[in-house]
This record gives sequence, structure tokens and C-alpha cells, in this order.
Amino acid sequence: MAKERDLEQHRLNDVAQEIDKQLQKAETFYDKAHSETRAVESNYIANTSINTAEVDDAMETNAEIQQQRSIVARVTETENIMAKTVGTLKLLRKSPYFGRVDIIEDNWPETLYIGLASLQDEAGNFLIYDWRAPISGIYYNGTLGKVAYPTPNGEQTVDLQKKRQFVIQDGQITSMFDTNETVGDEMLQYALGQQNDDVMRNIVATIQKEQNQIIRDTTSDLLVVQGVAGSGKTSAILQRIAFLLFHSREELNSDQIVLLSPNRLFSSYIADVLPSLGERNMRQVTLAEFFSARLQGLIVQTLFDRYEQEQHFIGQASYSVRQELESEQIVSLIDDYMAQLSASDIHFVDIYYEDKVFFGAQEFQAYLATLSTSYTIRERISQLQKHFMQVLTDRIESLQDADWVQTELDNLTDQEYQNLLGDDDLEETLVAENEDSVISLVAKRYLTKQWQAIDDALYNNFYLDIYQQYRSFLQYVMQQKNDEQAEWWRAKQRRFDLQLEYHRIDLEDAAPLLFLRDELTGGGTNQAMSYVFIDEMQDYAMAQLLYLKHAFPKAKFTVLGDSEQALFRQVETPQALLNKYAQGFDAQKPALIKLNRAYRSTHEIMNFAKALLPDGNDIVTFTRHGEKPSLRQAYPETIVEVLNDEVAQLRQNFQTVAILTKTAEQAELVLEALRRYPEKVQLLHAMDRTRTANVLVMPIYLAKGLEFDAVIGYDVSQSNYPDDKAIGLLYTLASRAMHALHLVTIGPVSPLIIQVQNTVASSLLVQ
Ligand SMILES: Nc1ncnc2c1ncn2[C@@H]1O[C@H](COP(=O)(O)OP(=O)(O)OP(=O)(O)O)[C@@H](O)[C@H]1O
Repeated sequence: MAKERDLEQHRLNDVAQEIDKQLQKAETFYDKAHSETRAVESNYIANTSINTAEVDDAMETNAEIQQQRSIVARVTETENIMAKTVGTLKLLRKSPYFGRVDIIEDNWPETLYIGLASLQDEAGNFLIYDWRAPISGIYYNGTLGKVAYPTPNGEQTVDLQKKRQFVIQDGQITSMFDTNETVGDEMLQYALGQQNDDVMRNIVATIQKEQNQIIRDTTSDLLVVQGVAGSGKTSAILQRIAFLLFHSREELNSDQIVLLSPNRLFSSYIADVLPSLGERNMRQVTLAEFFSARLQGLIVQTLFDRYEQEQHFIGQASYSVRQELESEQIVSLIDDYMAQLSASDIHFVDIYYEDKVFFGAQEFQAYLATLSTSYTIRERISQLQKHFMQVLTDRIESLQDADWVQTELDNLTDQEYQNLLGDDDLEETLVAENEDSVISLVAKRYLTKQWQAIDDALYNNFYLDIYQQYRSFLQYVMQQKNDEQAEWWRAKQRRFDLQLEYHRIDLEDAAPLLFLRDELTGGGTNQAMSYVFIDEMQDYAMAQLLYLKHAFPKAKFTVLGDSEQALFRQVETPQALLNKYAQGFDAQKPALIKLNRAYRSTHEIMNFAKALLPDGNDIVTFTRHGEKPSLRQAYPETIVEVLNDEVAQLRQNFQTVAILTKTAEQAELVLEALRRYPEKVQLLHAMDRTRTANVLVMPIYLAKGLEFDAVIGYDVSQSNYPDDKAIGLLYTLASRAMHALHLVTIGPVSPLIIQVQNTVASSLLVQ
């Protein structure tokens, strides 16, 4: 093997040399393209500032400007391409490849090296294959012997003779293994044994077979992934995005992909993965942000707000109303409500311009009443919209010669007047036969601009009083209930009103309200989105998922989560979930993939975590060993000392230590207890985007999706985690830890932990 290693090192040196050569060339090209762009841009700026007052000159300038614009576009594109090439070569330089496969294809032996991107020499030979190329699939899927990979002409079978993995650092091969497995465990041990960075890393060198299935799936329109904690769901999504971008380069760009993520901290945690693979990040949004943007900035309650509020009290009444509002049946209930609406049931608001009513609610109401009831309400609202847009256009036409408009035009500066005249419609200006009609044209443009906000309001259906309409929908539901339930719905209505006064809305109301609005207006859909990814699916209600499907009707959905980490709802079996989603989404090609192997935590931590679950035996732990989780008893008078001591101990060996609490209030208490700790301690809130310290304090729900070298579970006592409802919380807490887990209890420990000690003796060191 030593000789083999020399040969490999030799080859690596040659490839590194080739990369350096190409990089040098690319950088020179890039510099040239960059200077050319700057030159063309400054030329363009000089040309566009030419005085366009003289019509003939302006005509000429206009043609020139068009030409300049297209030159700018062309050189910018060249510059971008060169920048990408430089970026890719720089990526390759750090670690040119991580895998090698030897195959025999049609009796012809070939050796392929797999890396982050493809590299060809001048003669066109592939020195490195991109990990996403079809043939590279062999590296991830195949064991030695006959294997197949997809080609445009169907499956091609080859004989896989050798599979080799490398760890390369600073141009040196530091480890090298031959393996028959998908990706050998040595490489994984190496990758997983590292200390945690603040940001997630890509896993392309060690993607596992079942993860690869998720990454390379191009056929399912609904892919549901149920994966245990730390099984690589988030990693798989990100590599999948990189894969899809590579495969559909022509039709797909990262703006057509959106990831619904659990919180902002998570968004920044994963932000480096795609750039490290040479791709731009997809869009990212939390559910509350998504709803809020569609509700003109209304503050939408987050799951965390809801959880915190309910620490104190949640009555059966509000719980059961919520269940109904968040269920899939809400969509048909809205349809039923819509079907029985008459014109007089539609609520309108006035549209204002400069503090005066421009179109009154009465006007809308009166017009709607004139429309034939043979049309649906939605069709009538659409007719109404068109009608008022026409009224606005007519009003502009009729006023363009009005004296007050002329007076306002006279008060414009020359520049403002020229701007209205514009440079792109000059021909139209010239065709105008005399000065009068030029003035009329300017007047028309002036009014159109002034009243743009009215036009926008009509376009966006702002004349509908959607909040009042939703109240009336709640009333409709209420009428169908018995006395006791009707009272619950009345309370819901009152809470909705109250929240609205503060410009807020409960999460449970957001999806039904938006469904109702979109049903009335026929809007709310974004046809351009191609892929939607939903992480932590267990925290989404069916109504919310259905609204996302409605909002992105053309998109393929990848929905991932772990029902055991359900902090907020009941656990469901993966198959039941798939069936429910597939039916709701009307999926033609649904697929379910289960990930049972947990990579994040040591064997000892995961053994403890899985013992918390009733069906935890299905979880396969990765055999990376570490210290046993520990439990330490504290008392109110010793907790400050215990916490400081625990943090100090863990910091001796680990980079990041997170203290996870049940609630935000308890996180404040911990921060206070660590006031004198000599290092910076950061308390994280829902709105935070970045970690700035090595010692972190946060409630468990904010740690969703994240991981830390060491975790301290704060106060895992009977009072904090009293019964089965807290299993999801404790399991999530434990599975955030990569290398060490220390639990601290104030008073008697949670019965959930006692039960673990009883079933898996010695899974926990009691101090
Ligand atoms: N194939 C792999 N190679 C190397 N590391 C991996 C692999 N799969 C997962 N990991 C690592 O395991 C850890 C957990 O992965 P990830 O966060 O994607 O899991 P998850 O299923 O989303 O977890 P959770 O649901 O608990 O948030 C990460 O550090 C990730 O880098």
C-alpha cells in the first residue's frame, strides 16, 4: 500500500499542478473581463447622462444606449463566468478529490477520480469527475462487482473493481482506504470525530447510500423523509439542492428553490454548505416570515411564541378550535363557506389617496350587487377588479387636459418633466402630432404615476376587507356548532379581533385566512417556484402544508423531519404521514425514505437518547465512542456553582457548549447563574441570526436542527419533564450533543430518565 500511496501522491501532485496552471490562466482572464466591464460601464454612464432635451439627439442617444446596454450585459456575463471558474478551481485546489473508482466498461478499464467539480486537461481528459455526474453515482451506491449508472441511452452496466477513499489536506494525502462498502466507516469516523464549527459542512465525501437516494431523486413530486435525530436529513437536503442545480443547470436557478427552515439561527448555520460546493444559496424563510410577507407585514405568531405562551395554560376549548383550524378539513370548510356567500356578504374597505377616499367601500358593494349571480363569487370579484381598473384608466383619460393637472405639470422641474417624457417611448412622443398631444401624454403619465398606488391596491385586491371576511367565516363555523363549542369559537373570534388591534395574528389563523383570501381573489400562487423543501415537518400542521402546496403549485416538495422530535404535536407513523401528505398534495409520484442511522452523536449519547423513546430500538447508532452521558443532582442553593463547574469542565475539552433549557424564562435564569463565568456566554433569542460565543444558552426549541460539541441539559427534573408529553423535548435535547451530554436536575429527576435507567442500566453516570 505504501507504494500505492506514493503513486497516488504523485498523481495528486500532477493534478494540483494542472489546477494551479488553469487557475492562473482563469485569474488573468477574469482580471481582463473585470477591467472590460468597468470600462464599458463607465462608457455607458457617460452616454446615458447626455442631455436628451433635443429630440433628434435623443433618438440617436437612445439607439446608442440600447447598444451599450447589451454590451454591458455581455461583458458582465463573461466576468461572472470567469469568476465562477476561478471559484471552482480554488475549491478544487484545497482538496482536489476524495474518491476513486476503477471500472471495466465494455471491456475497457478506466480509473475515475471524484471531487467537488469536474476538471479536464487541455486534451479534454477528465482528471476529476464532479460528484454529481451520473457516473459518480457508482462511488456512492455500488459495492464491488456489477453496478449500473444512468446514461441518456438508458442504464449502463460496468464492473466495479476498486473503490478508494482519500483524505487530502494541503496537497497531501493524509489517509487512504480501499473499501467495498458504500463509503467506508473510517472516513465517516474521521468526519464525525471533528469538533463542531459554527457552521455546517458539506458531506459529499461521505454521503451514505440511503442519503444518496434522497439527493439523487429526480422523479418524485413529493418526497417524504422520516429520519431519526442526526441522520443527515438537513445535510441531504443541501446536497440535494446542489445536485438538482447541477442537473438542471439550464432550467433551474437557486431562486426557484425555497427552504422553509425552523428559525433564523438555523438559516445562518447552514448558509455555508452550498457555497462550499460552488453553488449559490437557495431562498430561506421561516413559516412565520412567509405568512407575514403575505399578510402585509402583520406579525405572525411563531411556534415558539405559541409554545412559550402555553407553558402557562392552554384550555381544551382553544386547543380544539386550533385542531380544526389547522386540519386538512379547513380547506373544504372554506369552500362551503364561499359557496353560500351572496354579494352583500362580501366585506369591502375604502381605497384612499392622500387621505381622501378614492373608491369607497359602498361603490364596490353596489357594483358587486349588479353582477349576475350565475357567476361564482370569485368570478364576480374578478369582474369587479377589472371594472374599477378601467374606471381608473378612464378617469386618467378624462382628466389629462384638466386645468388642475396642467397647473401641477407647470410646477414640475425640467428634470421631472423630462423624466415623464422618458427615453424609451420617444417614438410615441414624436408620432404625437403637435405639442398639445405631447402635453396630454405627459399629463397622462403624470396621473398614472400619481395614482400608481391606487392601481396597485386594485391589483392586489386591497378593497376586500379580508379580516372582516375571516371573522364572518369564524361566525359561519360557529353557527354549525352546539352551544358549548359555539362559545369556544366566539372566544376565538374575540382573540382574533384583539390580536388584530396589535397588528398580530395567531399562527392557527394565518393559513385559513390566506386560503380564504386566495379563494376570493384567485391569487396567491407562485408558478415559478420549482422546488420547496420543508425541514422539521413534524412541526407543521396539515393546513399550513396545504397552503404551501397551494402557494407553489408547480413545485416538487421534499418534506423532512423526525416525528419523535415533535415538540408540538402527536407522533405519527412515517407511512401514515406519507399517505396523508400524498392525498392532501394530490401527489402523482410520492415516495418515502427512512433514515435510521444516527451520525451526529456518539454511541453512548444516542443509546441514552433512543432509550427515551417507546420505539427507539429502530435507531441504529454509529459506533463512534465517547464518554457516557452524566446526571448531576443540584439544589436551588447549589445550582449556580454546579452550572459554572459543568461549563468549565466541558470547555476544557470542547469548543462549543450549549446549555439547553425548557423555556426562554429558564434560559434567562441560566444566563444569570453564569454571570460571573470568565468567558462570554450568549443567550439566544428567536430573532438571532448568529452565534458569537462558545458558551451558549437557549431554550430547546431554538436548538432544533443545530448541534454542539457538548450539551448541558438544564434542570431535567420531574417538575420540568413530568410525563410522556415531554419525551420529544428531552429526546431533542439529548440528540443535539455530538460528543458529551451532561444533565443537571434541581430536585427529583424526571420519571422519563428514571425509566431509561431502569431499562438500560448504566446508560447514565449518576454523579
Ligand atoms: N454521510 C455523512 N457524512 C458525514 N457526516 C454526516 C453524514 N450524514 C450526517 N452527517 C453529520 O451528522 C450530523 C447530523 O446531520 P444533520 O444535521 O443533517 O441531521 P438531521 O437528520 O437533520 O438532524 P436533526 O433532525 O437531529 O436536526 C451533522 O454534523 C452532519 O454533518
